[in-house]
Amino acid sequence: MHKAKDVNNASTLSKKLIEVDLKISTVALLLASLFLCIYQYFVLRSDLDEQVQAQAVSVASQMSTHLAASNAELGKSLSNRLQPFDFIESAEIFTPQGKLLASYGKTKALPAGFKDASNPRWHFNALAAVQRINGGGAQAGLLVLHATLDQLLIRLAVYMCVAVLAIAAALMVARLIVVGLKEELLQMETHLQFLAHTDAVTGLPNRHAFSSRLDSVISVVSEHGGSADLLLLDLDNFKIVNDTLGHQSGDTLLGLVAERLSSILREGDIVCRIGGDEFAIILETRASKSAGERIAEKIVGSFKEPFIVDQQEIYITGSIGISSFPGGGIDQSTLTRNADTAMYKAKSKGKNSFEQFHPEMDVSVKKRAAIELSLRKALERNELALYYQPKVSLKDQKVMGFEALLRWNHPEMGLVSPVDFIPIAEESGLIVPIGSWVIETACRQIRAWSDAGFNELKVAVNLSARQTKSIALIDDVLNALRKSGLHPWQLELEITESMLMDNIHDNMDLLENLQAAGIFLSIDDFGTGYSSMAYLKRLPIDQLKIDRAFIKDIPGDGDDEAIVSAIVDMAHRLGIAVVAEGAETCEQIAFLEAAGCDAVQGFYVSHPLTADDVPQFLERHNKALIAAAS
Ligand SMILES: Nc1nc2c(ncn2[C@@H]2O[C@H](COP(=O)(O)O[C@H]3[C@@H](O)[C@H](n4cnc5c(=O)[nH]c(N)nc54)O[C@@H]3COP(=O)(O)O)[C@@H](O)[C@H]2O)c(=O)[nH]1
Repeated sequence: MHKAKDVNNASTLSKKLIEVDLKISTVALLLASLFLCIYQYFVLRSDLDEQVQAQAVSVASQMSTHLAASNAELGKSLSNRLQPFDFIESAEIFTPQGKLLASYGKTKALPAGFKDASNPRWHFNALAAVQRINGGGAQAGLLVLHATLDQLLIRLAVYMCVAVLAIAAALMVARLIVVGLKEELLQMETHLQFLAHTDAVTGLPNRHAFSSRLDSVISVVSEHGGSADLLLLDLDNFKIVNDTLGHQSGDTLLGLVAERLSSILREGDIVCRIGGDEFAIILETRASKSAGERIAEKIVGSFKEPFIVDQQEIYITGSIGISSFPGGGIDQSTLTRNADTAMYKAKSKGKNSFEQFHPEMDVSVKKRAAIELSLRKALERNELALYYQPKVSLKDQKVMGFEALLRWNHPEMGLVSPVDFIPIAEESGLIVPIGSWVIETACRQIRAWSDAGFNELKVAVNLSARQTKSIALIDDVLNALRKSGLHPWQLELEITESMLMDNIHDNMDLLENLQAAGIFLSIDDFGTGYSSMAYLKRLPIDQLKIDRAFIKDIPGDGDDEAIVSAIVDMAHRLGIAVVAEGAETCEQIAFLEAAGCDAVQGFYVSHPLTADDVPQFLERHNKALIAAAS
């Protein structure tokens, strides 16, 4: 509606401008023609004046011989002499004393008196020439010729008419050309306006249009009351669709998402695509109660249905942040920022959901943004470090290897726990370069300890969800092994049970590829992620790590004891080794040993150690083993 009105206004304005242009041109051309006419008048008048003066000289010299004749004779010869000249209107011959001797006139008008004739005044349409007639060496008379400029004025009038007609014709043609060009220009402008405000992939208004739509909704609601909601929807893991199916299919999916959103919304609601996989929905209601959450719920629910792209069913989810006017911000940028904050919150809570903005969200987002900023520089500044926590075999008490645990030595915050920064690294994608640094550093470190005489050690590295989806992971792993010269079995990769089950099909392929390369594979935090027993049988897994939650209350908690014993039994039947995490007491160790658990990791054996402390720990541990054996 607004757009059509704008286009009409632009068209009317453009027509008015053409009219004004043409009027100015007409006046300018008419003035120019008028000036030319005036100039022409003076040039022609001057020519005529010269002719009349010449005639006066010539006639005066002829008349000097006729002065002696009678006045009638004199008049006749004057008339004979002047008749052929159209422009001579009349003439008089006076004595030097002013007595009229003879006259000539085309009309019957009375001849001019001596005073007027001998001293002619300037007239627009007439001019006069006064010439002495000499006789016998003295002035014998005075000849006055009167010329008319009527012919000249008629020519000028015709010239002016032709000029005006030519100007009118030229202006008509110019008008037609200009109007045509302006129409074409207007159409082009309208099309450009459309392109500038429309997203080419979905046909929805784009980010540019979104800003002006949100602004106008804010001003309408401010003026007339009611409320408005801004919903920012970000598709979850859309990048994976692009990476796996290609950008063409990604674009098709975006188009289908746009259609689905439009079908959920009422007329008057606005949906825009404001970024790669980001959509904005503006809802304006007359009621004071916000409609945002209801619509967000509908949108999240609608994603349960698959999208058909290239005859394939694609499931995608979205995370939505809602900010409402006026509570969630009174201007466009605050509303958008707050909706973004809420959307981010929905993502961090596990995606596929929505959150309404609350002011408390702002603080945690600022803290998070600051961490992300300095985490970006942490790798370059050498602020990341690995700690190593030993895993000990329960069969012979030997150290089998270490789990590499990441730490961040922040210049101001001190030692930052991975719990605080891994989720941020994961969300921002920084986990991919950081994870590859962890794999490379851990392999290099184990190689260094092997070279120092501590043979047959394994190093376990935790994988994050984002890493498992990165196509660079296998290359990173193989490069780290090649560079360090480590045997593949010396590298253990841990993937949590919940991460594994989240994307079981893709992860199954990944694990098969890693196992084919000879890498040792563990399921971390086992027992917390609802593994399907059917999958467990098929998974290419070497080891389960029982989650600390089941260890902390044993012995004593009958349920946990039963669960731990059952996990160990089941894993062994499937040919999978079992490690217990978080063993802190010798009673726990005794129970786990009796239950047949293969290995333990936990504070009872050691807290995570710096790389420098590991050789000393290994020497101490080996000595204790020898002492116990002897
Ligand atoms: N993707 C990556 N994740 C990583 C990496 N490094 C660590 N992590 C993950 O961060 C989580 C927290 O790790 P952290 O603070 O290092 O805690 C580990 C141990 O210190 C702790 N632990 C070990 N023994 C005990 C114990 O006896 N009691 C007790 N209360 N805590 C103990 O457990 C953490 C190791 O857990 P897990 O990985 O499940 O074996 C954690 O989830 C790490 O996985 C990394 O490089 N990449």
